[in-house]
Amino acid sequence: MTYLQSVKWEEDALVLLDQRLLPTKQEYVRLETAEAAWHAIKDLTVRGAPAIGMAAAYGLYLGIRHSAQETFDGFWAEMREQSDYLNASRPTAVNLGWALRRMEQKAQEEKHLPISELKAVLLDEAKRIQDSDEAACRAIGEYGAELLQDGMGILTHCNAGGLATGRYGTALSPIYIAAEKGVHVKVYADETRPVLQGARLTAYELQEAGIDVTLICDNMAAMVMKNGWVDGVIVGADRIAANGDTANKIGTYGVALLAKAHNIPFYVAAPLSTIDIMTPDGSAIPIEERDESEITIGFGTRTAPEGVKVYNPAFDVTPHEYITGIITEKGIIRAPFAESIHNLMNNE
Ligand SMILES: CSC[C@H]1O[C@H](OP(=O)(O)O)[C@H](O)[C@@H]1O
Repeated sequence: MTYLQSVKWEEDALVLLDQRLLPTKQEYVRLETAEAAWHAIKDLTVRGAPAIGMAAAYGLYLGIRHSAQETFDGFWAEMREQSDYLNASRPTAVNLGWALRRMEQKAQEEKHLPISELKAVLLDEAKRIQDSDEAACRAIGEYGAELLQDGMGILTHCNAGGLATGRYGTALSPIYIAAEKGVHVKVYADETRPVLQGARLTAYELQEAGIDVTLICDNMAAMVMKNGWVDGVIVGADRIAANGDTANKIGTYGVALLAKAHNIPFYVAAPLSTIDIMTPDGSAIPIEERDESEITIGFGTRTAPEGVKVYNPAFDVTPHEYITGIITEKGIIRAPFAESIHNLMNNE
């Protein structure tokens, strides 16, 4: 199973897979400045919470690698400016801020170094962020695969696979790992309007991996559940609040309501870097609203009247009461989520 990485570092640039992926088109984008990384995150060239964090970390390095500052104070001021700039690219995925804070923490820890050496340390930290994410994805897959049995039907929403982060991704990692162990599930992939990450990315990568995948429109999820074809739901996450409320791609909350109504287990798969204990509950999670053209002129074809009012939130929040468990690299968190998350994060 080979995957194009969402994010790659090469000596002189950050190389990203262009995620505006259609099955006939797949290309890399080379970025050489923090501004280019900002645009890649904003326009979804790189997308998926952990991959956004990686791109921000590498983007911050791109922003300071040519700094002429000779003192740490001067270098730190430049670094903070670039970090704040990158942090403003997308508000919901907590991994973005988590990765930037980790880079800043490393700079403070190594402030005694000559600036030239400090720059090398920061590049290494960005690589460590990428490596740790890929290891987390594999561990999520191992824990999640224990939930799966041969022939099960699993519904997914959006893309949280190897084209979103790491090699296996998060929500798709249990499916890949189970397949490696000879346990084969049937995936029903929501196409995920308006940007179609499910159709363009999830269906694409599962088909590439030889996993049984059926593409459905988002409004068909209730029918496939009612037909008895779905034994479980696994989705990714962009931010998990301290009480377990989870922000994920728009439409996830509706899938969770449907799963509850059909008594189907609903799991979230995410690394610990997606848990934000500083956010007490889902009401405090900022929800990104994106351009109306994603709905009215999807992929270049106008499907709505000029000037029509549009509401285009990119995420919604699923209350923890609708979540069966959160699959992390340290195991599966279950209710009572506030207590479970507190215990897990305090043992980290
Ligand atoms: C591991 S991907 C997590 C999460 O990010 C995606 O959002 P976007 O495509 O806008 O970056 C989606 O919500 C995934 O579930």
